[in-house]
Amino acid sequence: MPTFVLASASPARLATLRNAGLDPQVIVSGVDESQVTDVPPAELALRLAELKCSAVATRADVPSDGLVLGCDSVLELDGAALGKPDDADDAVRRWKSMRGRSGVLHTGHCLHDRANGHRVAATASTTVHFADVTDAEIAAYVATGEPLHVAGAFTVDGLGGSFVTGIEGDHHNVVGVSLPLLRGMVRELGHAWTELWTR
Ligand SMILES: Nc1nc2c(ncn2[C@@H]2O[C@H](COP(=O)(O)OP(=O)(O)OP(=O)(O)O)[C@@H](O)[C@H]2O)c(=O)[nH]1
Repeated sequence: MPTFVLASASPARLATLRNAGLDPQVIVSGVDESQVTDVPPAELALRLAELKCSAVATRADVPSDGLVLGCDSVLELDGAALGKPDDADDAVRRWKSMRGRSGVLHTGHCLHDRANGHRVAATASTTVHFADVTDAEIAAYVATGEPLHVAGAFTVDGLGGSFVTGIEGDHHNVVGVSLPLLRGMVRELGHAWTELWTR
């Protein structure tokens, strides 16, 4: 069974992968995400996922049998790629702009097989519909701090879940990693998905 390495600091990605039966080793990439500019949102997510994956996959401390996963999530709204809000004021502005509307959460995925250098990369996209929340709800939500730490300033599985009226596409992709897409990528690299299960 290959060692699964998550090249991400995201607690949500780690929890999602653990709940799905994997036991990832976490090695944070530390990639400066500002280095990629002027590309469409879905391409930005993919490019950043590839940079994060590469930054970890080439490290000497990665097991020789490691399957290394890099990810990046952005919310596309009005053609712009929205990552984490700059600050509380930015989060309030974002919510006043996106309430009652829809956006697309793109998560780029890049999986590198250390054993042979093969890699696959793909983006999954999930349409997210937002409730027409009130100013008071926005203020209360931002005051919790949750929206400041996540792409798009919302979560679908946390406090923000009550402000998401529906999605089209993969749920976990919104959280930060698409499990069906990852299964396909693992298989494309010649491994059985269930061989990664640790229980
Ligand atoms: N729990 C939860 N987290 C979300 C949701 N949407 C986005 N996120 C998180 O928002 C963060 C998006 O920022 P990224 O740059 O992709 O990842 P990061 O957390 O900075 O970690 P790195 O991969 O090390 O860059 C990730 O941690 C996602 O898991 C959601 O609906 N639920």
